[in-house]
Amino acid sequence: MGVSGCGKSTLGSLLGTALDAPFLEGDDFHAPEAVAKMRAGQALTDDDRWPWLDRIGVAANAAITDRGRTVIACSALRAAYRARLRAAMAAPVRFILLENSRERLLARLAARADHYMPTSLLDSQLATLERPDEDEGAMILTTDADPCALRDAALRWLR
Ligand SMILES: Nc1ncnc2c1ncn2[C@@H]1O[C@H](COP(=O)(O)OP(=O)(O)OP(=O)(O)O)[C@@H](O)[C@H]1O
Ligand SMILES: O=C(O)[C@H](O)[C@@H](O)[C@H](O)[C@H](O)CO
Repeated sequence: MGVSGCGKSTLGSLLGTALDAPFLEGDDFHAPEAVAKMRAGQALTDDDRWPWLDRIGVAANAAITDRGRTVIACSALRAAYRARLRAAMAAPVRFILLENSRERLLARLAARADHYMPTSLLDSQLATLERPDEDEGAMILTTDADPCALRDAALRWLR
């Protein structure tokens, strides 16, 4: 979880491979209208996000039924979104928040050519983010380290 460009897809796909778990890319579950909105520089609202989170929950449950576990890259910016995901899944859910400085996130988003998410939406993502509190028991990683080092830290924490 975390704002656009924080490194969710990069770490998520590495973790999926390491855990032999299906990797679900949250971006793939947005409605076409939601992608068009973001492409046009408009931030999503709760109304855009609830059905998207529910689709992710359904897919995650199917993967859990099939393979026992799954790794999901999903912004899950607000505590209520994470509660929705937890409620949808018939298995314990662990969240890893990925974060970095605004400057580094902007640089990474700007360097990424083939993505619908404009850098102009980063500030709205940062404003919407509710960092998990103690009760959520999330791991928090800064994505300055090499992705494989982050993967190994996450695996140690998960185990
Ligand atoms: N640990 C890292 N070190 C260096 N670069 C990284 C790291 N993690 C991710 N990146 C780079 O930062 C950019 C954004 O990463 P990534 O696409 O994984 O983020 P994301 O959170 O999935 O973004 P979005 O939510 O917008 O899809 C990519 O170009 C990626 O290669
Ligand atoms: O909740 C949201 O606003 C969205 O999921 C965004 O975070 C983007 O889809 C994602 O980051 C891809 O850039």
